[in-house]
Amino acid sequence: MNFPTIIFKLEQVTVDYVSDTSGKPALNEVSFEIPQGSWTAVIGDNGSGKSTLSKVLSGFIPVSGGRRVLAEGHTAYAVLQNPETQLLGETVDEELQLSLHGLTDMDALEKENRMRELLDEVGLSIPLDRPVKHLSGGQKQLLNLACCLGAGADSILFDEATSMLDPGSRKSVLEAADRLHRLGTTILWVTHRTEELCFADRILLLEQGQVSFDGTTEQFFYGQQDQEEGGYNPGVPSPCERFGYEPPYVVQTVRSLHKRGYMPQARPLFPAQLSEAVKRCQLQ
Ligand SMILES: Nc1ncnc2c1ncn2[C@@H]1O[C@H](COP(=O)(O)OP(=O)(O)OP(=O)(O)O)[C@@H](O)[C@H]1O
Repeated sequence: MNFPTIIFKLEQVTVDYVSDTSGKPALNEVSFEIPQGSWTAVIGDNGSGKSTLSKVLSGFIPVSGGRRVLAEGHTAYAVLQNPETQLLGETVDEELQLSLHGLTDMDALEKENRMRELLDEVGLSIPLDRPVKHLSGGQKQLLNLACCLGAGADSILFDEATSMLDPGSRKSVLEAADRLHRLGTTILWVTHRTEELCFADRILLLEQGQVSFDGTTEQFFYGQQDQEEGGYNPGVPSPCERFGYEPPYVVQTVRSLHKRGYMPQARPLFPAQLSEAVKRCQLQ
């Protein structure tokens, strides 16, 4: 059997902020493992502990109790919420050079080729001498992502990285993460938006510093499959509904079709999957 490598491991992690007078820890005995190559999304209401969890995973803050383990040879890389926070260079080229500074055996031409490759990998078609201040928010996030790759990241934490972006830029960042994930990059995606959860294979839901749901994306949106009937019981609220989140449009449509007895076994998350399911249903 092929056991995946565990990249991150949290064991009973608790975080208490000294200045927090609420008397409740921001994270309360949180435990989970992140296998290499997975895409885990974290969702939760304001104040549920998402940012604290991101900071613990990135190593920005210490834990008050428990243990955070990062697999040997791995470094935590993150794309943060505000596109400006991580950018130091004046031009795209300067920014990428900073991420490549460890590659001392590369000559100038090799570095330039590598920088163009990095931009290609994240789907950013811009000249290397473009001033950073002329980039859109979405382009800045893609540049941040390219820098993570340049520095050798094989796992990347996106901490609400699309929350300040317009829909088009949000799509570009998600698509870039999706492409990298298909090539083997481990993705941790912290978000408020349920439609962004569809790209993940696992959902962690935080409530008051604790993990209230840990399961697959299909389980989160459609609930548990009925063992005997094989379909989904549309009368039982899914975890997404139970925890008060609005499912994405595709899921809402299919839940409503389930209630009318159509496609009881279908669990599409994306429009293309929905149209495939409808096509199969018509052929039957
Ligand atoms: N630096 C801090 N000092 C004191 N308390 C903090 C600090 N940061 C977070 N907290 C508290 O910890 C709890 C969890 O906050 P956190 O920011 O991790 O939640 P969140 O889910 O990211 O919220 P949001 O979605 O609003 O960003 C909250 O009660 C918050 O007030």
